[in-house]
Amino acid sequence: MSHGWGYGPTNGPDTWGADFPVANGPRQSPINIVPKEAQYDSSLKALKLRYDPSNAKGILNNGHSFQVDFVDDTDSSTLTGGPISGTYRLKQFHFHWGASDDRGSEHTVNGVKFPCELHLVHWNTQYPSFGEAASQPDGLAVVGVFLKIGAANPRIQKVLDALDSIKTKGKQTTFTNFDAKTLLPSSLDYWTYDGSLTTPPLLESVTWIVLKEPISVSPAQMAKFRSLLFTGEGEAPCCMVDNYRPPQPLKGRQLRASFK
Ligand SMILES: CNS(=O)(=O)c1c(F)c(F)c(SCCO)c(F)c1F
Ligand SMILES: [Zn+2]
Repeated sequence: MSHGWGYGPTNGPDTWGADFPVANGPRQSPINIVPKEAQYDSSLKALKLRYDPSNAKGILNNGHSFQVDFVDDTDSSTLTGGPISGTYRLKQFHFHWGASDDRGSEHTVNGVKFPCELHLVHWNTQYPSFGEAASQPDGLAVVGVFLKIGAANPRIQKVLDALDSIKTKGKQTTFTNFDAKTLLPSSLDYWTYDGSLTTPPLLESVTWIVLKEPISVSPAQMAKFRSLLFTGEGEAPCCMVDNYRPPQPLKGRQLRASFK
């Protein structure tokens, strides 16, 4: 029986193309961001993120990362402006991280890896559902935020405190009254490009919006991320670390910047 995709030596990113041929497509993510090669675009609008804390509903260990899920049946938590047109609803956020502080982010900047990267996933309400939107070229918009080692970040602590309850694959618990906007840095300057999901099915449906300014995370907080397991209860434990896809070929795509 073929085992599912993952990040190990036998099911990691280099093997995904066998089951998901789009892995070698023209607009795959992540990418290495080279700021000097980004084109400043004065027509890019400011990001407008309006999140309602009461939309937070749960936190889940999905066996690849953990995600905080939001109620998305109304336009109460949305992304507008920026490079997108129309209204995109917040569906969930999750992270990617490394086994040590020298790696973990999916996007890199001038080849530099950050220890962690946050993804806030939104879907285009032009389509009837997330699932429908995920198969459309303009269906999703993911805001990426780098985390760099520094002072403990009080704004991620509530998320980290919930991880003890979802240590193993499939575990979930309620997670309410959380304002995802508090996870954002003070500057909303961003790079943007057309890309994909960074996990199978690697659908080429994501407008990427990667913020220039990182937020901080302490070494102790990084240890909390690394306390999770890829594996389910009762299985031989495998630490949830290095759950990132490496940068993919740009293949002629344009990278734009909202700032000079
Ligand atoms: C951007 N990061 S990603 O590709 O890893 C990613 C992810 F992990 C998700 F879980 C979801 S939502 C799937 C249904 O919940 C998503 F849209 C993504 F783009
Ligand atoms: Zn992600």
